[in-house]
Amino acid sequence: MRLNGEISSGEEEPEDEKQAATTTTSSPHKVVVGYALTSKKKKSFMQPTFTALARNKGIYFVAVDVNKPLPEQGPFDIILHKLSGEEWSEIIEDYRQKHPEVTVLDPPDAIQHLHNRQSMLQDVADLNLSDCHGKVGIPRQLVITKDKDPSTIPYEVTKAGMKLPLVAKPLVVDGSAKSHELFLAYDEFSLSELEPPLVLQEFVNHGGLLFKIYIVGEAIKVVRRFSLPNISKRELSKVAGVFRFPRVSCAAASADDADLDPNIAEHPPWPLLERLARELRHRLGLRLFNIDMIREYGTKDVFYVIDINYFPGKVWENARI
Ligand SMILES: Nc1ncnc2c1ncn2[C@@H]1O[C@H](COP(=O)(O)OP(=O)(O)OP(=O)(O)O)[C@@H](O)[C@H]1O
Ligand SMILES: O=P(O)(O)O[C@H]1[C@H](OP(=O)(O)O)[C@@H](OP(=O)(O)O)[C@@H](O)[C@@H](O)[C@@H]1OP(=O)(O)O
Ligand SMILES: [Mg+2]
Ligand SMILES: [Mg+2]
Repeated sequence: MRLNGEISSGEEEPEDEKQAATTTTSSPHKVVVGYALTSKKKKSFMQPTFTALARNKGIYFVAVDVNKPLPEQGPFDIILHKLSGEEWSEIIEDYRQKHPEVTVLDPPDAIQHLHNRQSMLQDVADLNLSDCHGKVGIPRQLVITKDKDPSTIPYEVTKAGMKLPLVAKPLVVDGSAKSHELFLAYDEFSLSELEPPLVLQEFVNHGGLLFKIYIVGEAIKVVRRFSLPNISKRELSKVAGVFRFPRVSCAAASADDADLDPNIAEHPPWPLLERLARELRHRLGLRLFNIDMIREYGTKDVFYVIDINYFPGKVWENARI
């Protein structure tokens, strides 16, 4: 671990950052983490309780100044980043190449893979986890590219044999509110109201409960969140249209303490999660992500991964540091 010399950090330095900048290499256990985050992420992630806990363990967080050349800052042991844009990706990739001694969480190409709702689930689809204390797959999905005339969507859906209802999701996930604007479609004709590029995913009944599986390096943590309720055949036959729905499974929708039907609420089997996490960590080349997983209603061990997010939420609440 290195901690020598000045560390130039952006903006106003909090106390612990000043301390990190002036401490010398007396302890071999000090770790300097340069962070480059959106203001939203900084607010939710860099909370005093967290940075104090980290400091007690010899981990110092120092803000990267994105307006200054990265190689002139540091030295860092780790760079933790969640910023969008091609320019930032190039900066961080260049730095990664020139500073192999620094752990960059995570490589920009690997993160980019999660910025598209088709490519993000491809590795899960490629995995053959059918005999590992349960089955894990992805819902059937269809990509509607930007160049497609929306009026052709009903035909495309019928041609692909997609089963209604469908969840319509923006193809690109870039951290914007728009990329989280999702719709539930009860009939294929109403889908022509939506704007491509989109991913249309078959809705899987799952008893209104979702498992968020946080993966932080080797650590795995599962939490329960409320989700969309089942849609019955009767409801489907009576309702038509596309309906926008809010962020149903956000942090405020925790179901960890709820009194739920154990058939729905029982966590996915641990060996299955360990295998899935190990495979995805390896295939995606990421160390900081989460998987949204649902159990098909009425089954014990049929699971679907519906979403993967890079460096999600307050991931530190879910990991031991
Ligand atoms: N195929 C599906 N079947 C059933 N429910 C679904 C499906 N896809 C999404 N959902 C519901 O919609 C919610 C949002 O979907 P998804 O997680 O794909 O969106 P997101 O905007 O990427 O969310 P996040 O905030 O986790 O990034 C899920 O938490 C779940 O409740
Ligand atoms: O809104 P929160 O802080 O909770 O975190 C959300 C996070 O936003 P942030 O990284 O900008 O904070 C989202 O990232 P983007 O796709 O928008 O990049 C995504 O990962 C959600 O799944 C996280 O929600 P969680 O399900 O973990 O609670
Ligand atoms: Mg999700
Ligand atoms: Mg997501």
